[in-house]
Amino acid sequence: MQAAGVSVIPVRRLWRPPRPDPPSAHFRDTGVGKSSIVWRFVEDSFDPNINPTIGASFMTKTVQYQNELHKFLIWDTAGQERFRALAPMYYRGSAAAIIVYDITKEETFATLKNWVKELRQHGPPNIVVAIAGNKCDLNDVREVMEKDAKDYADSIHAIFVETSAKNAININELFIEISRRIPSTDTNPQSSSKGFKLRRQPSVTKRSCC
Ligand SMILES: Nc1nc2c(ncn2[C@@H]2O[C@H](COP(=O)(O)OP(=O)(O)OP(=O)(O)O)[C@@H](O)[C@H]2O)c(=O)[nH]1
Repeated sequence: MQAAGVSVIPVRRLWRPPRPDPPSAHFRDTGVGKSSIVWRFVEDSFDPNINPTIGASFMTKTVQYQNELHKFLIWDTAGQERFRALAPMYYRGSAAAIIVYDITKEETFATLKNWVKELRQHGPPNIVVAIAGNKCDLNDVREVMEKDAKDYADSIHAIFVETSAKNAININELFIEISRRIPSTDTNPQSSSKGFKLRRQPSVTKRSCC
């Protein structure tokens, strides 16, 4: 007798644990605090156990700037190398990009310079670039000097602040400065909102970090 209609297929695992990223000298910016900055800005909260971003996440926040309402459409991109190729999808068409490094990790500052180069080559021509040196609450283990980062930011006409998402230092100031630098595109006086996605001129007014 013959068994009919039975086929044996290999059982495939539907889930496997994520493999660690291969080391990359070019883009090493996972864990610098991008999501934490966005959470602090949008929700005014901080999660010490926040998960790494997968792909990208999207959040919005509307703020009053002078007599206008500015709506921030924020794409929080993943820092892991395996998601790097997705970044252009988010910075293309953006009015501003915040590039975040961790003041306690020198290599993240090197990565930042690679992002600046990439934005210059492939990003929108007038994109406002802001550099955030995050985790300034960890001043004792700092590896990047504030002056070096500020001098670099000035040399490329970028906004510069040291931030702490954990202690809510300079987060709102960062976004306010971005608001200030983006020219209003709205010519209709009845509707005064403008939006831009995340991912140049006088220095930002800021609270001292640490
Ligand atoms: N001390 C301190 N820790 C922070 C700060 N911001 C973020 N962290 C911590 O740093 C870790 C990484 O934060 P995330 O916000 O996930 O970093 P990310 O850059 O979005 O990481 P990816 O999603 O992997 O790209 C978490 O443990 C946070 O709690 C900060 O200002 N100070």
